[in-house]
Amino acid sequence: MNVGIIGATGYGGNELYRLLTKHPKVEKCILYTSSEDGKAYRESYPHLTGISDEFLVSIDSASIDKEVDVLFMASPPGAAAEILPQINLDQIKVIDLSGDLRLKDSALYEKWYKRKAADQKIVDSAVYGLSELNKPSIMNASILSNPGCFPTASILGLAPAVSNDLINESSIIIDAKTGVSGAGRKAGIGVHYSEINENLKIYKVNGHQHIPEIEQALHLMNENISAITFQTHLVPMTRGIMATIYADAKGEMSSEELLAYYQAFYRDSYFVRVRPLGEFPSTKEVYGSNFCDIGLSYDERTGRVTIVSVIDNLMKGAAGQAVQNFNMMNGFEETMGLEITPQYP
Ligand SMILES: NC(=O)C1=CN([C@@H]2O[C@H](COP(=O)(O)OP(=O)(O)OC[C@H]3O[C@@H](n4cnc5c(N)ncnc54)[C@H](OP(=O)(O)O)[C@@H]3O)[C@@H](O)[C@H]2O)C=CC1
Ligand SMILES: CC(=O)N[C@@H](CCC(=O)OP(=O)(O)O)C(=O)O
Repeated sequence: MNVGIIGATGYGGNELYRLLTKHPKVEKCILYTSSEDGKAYRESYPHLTGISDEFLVSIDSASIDKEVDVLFMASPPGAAAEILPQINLDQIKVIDLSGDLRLKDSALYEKWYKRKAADQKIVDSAVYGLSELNKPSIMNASILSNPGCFPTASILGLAPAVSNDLINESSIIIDAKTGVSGAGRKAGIGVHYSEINENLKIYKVNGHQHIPEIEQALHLMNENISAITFQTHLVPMTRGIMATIYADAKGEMSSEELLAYYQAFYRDSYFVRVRPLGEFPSTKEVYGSNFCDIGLSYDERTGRVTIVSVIDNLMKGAAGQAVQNFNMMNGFEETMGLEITPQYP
């Protein structure tokens, strides 16, 4: 199978390259660029010396359908909206890692992303690729919208509680932290070493573009869910997301009972590891892997549950989940090319 990556020079694209060039079903990986046509890929990433002999090629929308079977788009918001209408989408499958195709309501996209929404027909045909929750649709998808990094950690952390009606719908608070690679490779004042090192920053308070994505997914599981509180913090580390989730339990509850719901919900999900009671995952325990690890507790004093969900933002939060979806869309084993032990310490 031939695959292509738009945005290969970015962090998400480079992680896709790492996974796809070792994938047993991938024969050729074409690396597209919007700005560096003809450059050796190794020049962008010297750690690939002796590994990569590919050159970047410019994006020619008219010929992509003849070059690849599956196109991965690891480009900034707006690129998929612009490029996809120019491609013959009957001939190839597409997996977009940006937020362009995630929100079904275009008005919501335009409000939160502050840019024009993609063609509604393409948005409507895109399947939301939270791998563990949407398997039948993903298996039949031709255009797949890969979830955001924070939504992946948050929705997986909440799904068993929300779908089993265990928590008060208006009480959900998600307190999330991320490593700096979540902001991509481009330079900027917000990711400057002196701004990040020995610092902890809250950002996009009550305005993060992932809020409507999380609400959309939770609402589909429980229509009483409308608004959630979701805050994001930048942590001086390279990879990793931790979402610490708080909500009021609906009735009588115990940590043992809560755990049993989570274990049952994820019984067949290789990439979601529910921890035993008393054990909470840290970001390093999933570093470089496609796992989402979840720890939980019920506090009898307050009647609240605490759920901790961690992922590697570039893996389960981006490229890893994209490959998991690629596997399902093409009838391969879901874990193919992804059975990677987390790098520790
Ligand atoms: N980093 C993360 O943890 C996550 C990222 N995402 C999403 O994945 C996408 C990629 O993110 P990330 O890799 O971090 O970003 P980067 O900024 O690291 O890379 C994006 C790449 O997109 C290419 N690009 C820029 N403009 C355009 C354009 N107009 N058309 C096509 N390609 C373009 C650039 O490559 P070139 O100049 O060679 O074309 C660039 O290297 C984003 O939409 C991001 O929101 C989602 C989940 C997690
Ligand atoms: C650290 C950092 O800046 N992270 C980014 C991650 C979002 C992202 O990747 O963008 P999508 O909307 O396409 O998912 C942020 O919080 O906006």
